Amino acid sequence: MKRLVKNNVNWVGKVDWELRKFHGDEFSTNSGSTYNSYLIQEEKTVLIDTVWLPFAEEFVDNLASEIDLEDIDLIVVNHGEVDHSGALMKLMDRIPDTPIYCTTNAVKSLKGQYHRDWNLNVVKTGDSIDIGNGKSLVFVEMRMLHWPDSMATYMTGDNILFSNDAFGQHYACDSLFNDTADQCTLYNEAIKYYANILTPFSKLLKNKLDEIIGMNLDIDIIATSHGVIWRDDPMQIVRKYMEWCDDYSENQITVIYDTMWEGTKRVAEKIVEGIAMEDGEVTVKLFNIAKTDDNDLATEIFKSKAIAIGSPTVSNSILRSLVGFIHYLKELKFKGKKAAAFGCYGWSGESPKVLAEMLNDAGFEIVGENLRINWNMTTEAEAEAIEYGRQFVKNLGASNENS
Ligand SMILES: Cc1cc2nc3c(=O)[nH]c(=O)nc-3n(C[C@H](O)[C@H](O)[C@H](O)COP(=O)(O)O)c2cc1C
Repeated sequence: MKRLVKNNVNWVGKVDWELRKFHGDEFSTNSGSTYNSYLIQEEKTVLIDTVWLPFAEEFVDNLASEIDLEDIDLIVVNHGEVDHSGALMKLMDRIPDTPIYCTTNAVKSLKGQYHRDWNLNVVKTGDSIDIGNGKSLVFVEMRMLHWPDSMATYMTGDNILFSNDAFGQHYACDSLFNDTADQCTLYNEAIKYYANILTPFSKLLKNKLDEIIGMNLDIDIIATSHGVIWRDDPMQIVRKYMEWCDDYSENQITVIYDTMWEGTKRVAEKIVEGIAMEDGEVTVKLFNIAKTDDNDLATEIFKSKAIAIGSPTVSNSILRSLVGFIHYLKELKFKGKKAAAFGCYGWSGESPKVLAEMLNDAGFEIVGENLRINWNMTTEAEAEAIEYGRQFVKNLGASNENS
């Protein structure tokens, strides 16, 4: 069923209420998602993107119930990833000669995935297509945001930016628009999406946002490819992206640990106590990594100015949950964040050193000494852990003054 976006532009996508994992097992989507496709019916009929492969048949059937598929003059593929291009095979079987407009890199990604000889037409930034009624589509390449093939399409007249993955959120919502969605879920899903998908490309994004702002486009609507459409003050999400892409942090410290016999957990709790004692303003959060969603945790780290990570020593090293997680943090390429390492041990006690080396390698600045606690904490060790938390806060201040 098509749903009105504005004038002759309708949403023809799919709301996926049940999606809980995306990119295989990489991204948790606790609020579901949507695959947004848009149908423009001016003098020319244009389809912007499609939906994920499992919904291809449903999508093409729905579209065929709204229009004669032969009436589609052109298809815009803003990004070749299968969640947006997955229905192309089914659709192109019905209308094989319809021209597809995409970037030169999308030609590669589409051919690489589907091995079909479609009528692919390359566009680059600034190219435009007249769609009649005084309106046109203008293309803006968004290379590496988040694939080499990504682009956005701007529709003049209605002033709609079809931004594809940029500004999106994995959020299945009965409402199509940001102003009628649940604001808390919307914000949380938007920042989680940024933290987990776009952080590695923050520098590129900053340049791209400057370029888009420099184009002085009137933007009334930002129609993303996932989640709700930004209709009410659409530039609010652009302003947020400007903040998020600029080595973002809030006044938050996050303490993370894993444990076998809860000793490191108790140390973590004492460190949290010390941090809160030293700084009454800072938000301190504590997570057991074994009981926390990796993507939610990465979002908490995105919001943090500093983190402390703890693991007991196991076989002269650390618990493997933290190895995978710190590897993930390295991939995300966080900038300007500080870290400390701690943990319990029995006889050799390598874990804080291993953690600090891995965190350093992942781009975190290690401040202060590591904290090692032998076996379970004594009363003196508890005081030491509290003092460690206090000192961590002081070290952050000192490190800021030096930098
Ligand atoms: C499988 C296993 C391997 C361990 N390997 C080491 C080790 O190599 N070096 C060390 O100092 N302690 C080692 N320990 C001892 C733990 O580090 C110690 O019991 C610590 O207090 C556990 O902390 P937790 O209560 O946070 O799990 C090991 C313990 C277990 C169960």
